[in-house]
Amino acid sequence: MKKVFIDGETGTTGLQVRERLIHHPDIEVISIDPAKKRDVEEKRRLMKEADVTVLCLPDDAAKDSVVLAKEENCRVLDASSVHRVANGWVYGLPELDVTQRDKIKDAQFVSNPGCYPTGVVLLLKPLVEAGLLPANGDYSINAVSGYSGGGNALIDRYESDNKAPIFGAYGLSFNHKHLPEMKVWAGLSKTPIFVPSVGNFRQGMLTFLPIHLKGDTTMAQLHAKLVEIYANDTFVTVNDLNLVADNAAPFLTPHDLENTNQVELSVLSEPGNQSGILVAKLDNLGKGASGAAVQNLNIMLGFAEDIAVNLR
Ligand SMILES: NC(=O)C1=CN([C@@H]2O[C@H](COP(=O)(O)OP(=O)(O)OC[C@H]3O[C@@H](n4cnc5c(N)ncnc54)[C@H](OP(=O)(O)O)[C@@H]3O)[C@@H](O)[C@H]2O)C=CC1
Ligand SMILES: CC(=O)N[C@@H](CCC(=O)OP(=O)(O)O)C(=O)O
Repeated sequence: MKKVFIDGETGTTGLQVRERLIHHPDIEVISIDPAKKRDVEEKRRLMKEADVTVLCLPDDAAKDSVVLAKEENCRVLDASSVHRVANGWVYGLPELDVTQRDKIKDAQFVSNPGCYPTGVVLLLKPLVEAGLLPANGDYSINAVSGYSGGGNALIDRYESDNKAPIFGAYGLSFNHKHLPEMKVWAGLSKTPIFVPSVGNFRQGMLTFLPIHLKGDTTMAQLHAKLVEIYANDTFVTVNDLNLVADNAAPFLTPHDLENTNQVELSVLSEPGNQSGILVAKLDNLGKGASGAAVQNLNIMLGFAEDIAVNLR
């Protein structure tokens, strides 16, 4: 039995990691006394006892816990956004390429990806790498997330005071914290324009990437490459070209993947096959946070990567 300490166990991400691990046959969660959840020496003790510590903390608190982990030479999986492009950290997106799982398995420090970058990187990286899309292209990304993406503060706003907007775009000063991560791991030379938004639903996410092709490349080729790349991945599926697979069709909604660790990619082409959109659908708390965290824990600890990654 391996031991995992979740620092930030009572937060949105931490609770969902815990709920998943309760059903894990080979992992025992070691919990901090809630009255001591900010007690540094108690954290140190639990980190030393654990095989891996998962940080489900705000960014500044995550930095503090990493100082402790370094002092005690402990293994860490960080769900915050602090270390996603940092030296000495492995990016915890196992589907990034064929070498990534081994890197995660051997790493002391793994950074769990952000919810929006997960979709963007899975869509763009293989297409840029194959030369089907330009690395120096001008990309625009529009996305909508369930309000749980904003953690307890936004959940409270949506679920208790009734004053939250049904839909609202944000990130409008164009410096969202996910931009460096998207640029680095998708292999882009220019920072994309990114307009995230939040809607009045708890979980789910859609990310849209409009594409205008030049030369002979077609949307069908982009689709074929994504099908080839993810053919053997359990958690990434690619819909048939131009299929809007959703219970609410003809609408494409952020729903149907709640509480799973799945990502669904779509390529929707206009009739000329020269432009269209790439779309990623996922649960911001599933493959966008806690499901991905459990997948990474499984890899770090040498278990099959699909154990306990879903909540249903
Ligand atoms: N929600 C999401 O969809 C995603 C979140 N993340 C990341 O996960 C991390 C956690 O986010 P989220 O779960 O949404 O946030 P929440 O605000 O829901 O939870 C944060 C938790 O951390 C606790 N906390 C704060 N400071 C400390 C500390 N010094 N020591 C111990 N516990 C502390 C908070 O306790 P208290 O309430 O008492 O302050 C709270 O329980 C963030 O870095 C976020 O960026 C990543 C991907 C997606
Ligand atoms: C709706 C909402 O507020 N979403 C969060 C992102 C959630 C996420 O991916 O978390 P990280 O903070 O770990 O990157 C945001 O845009 O900041």
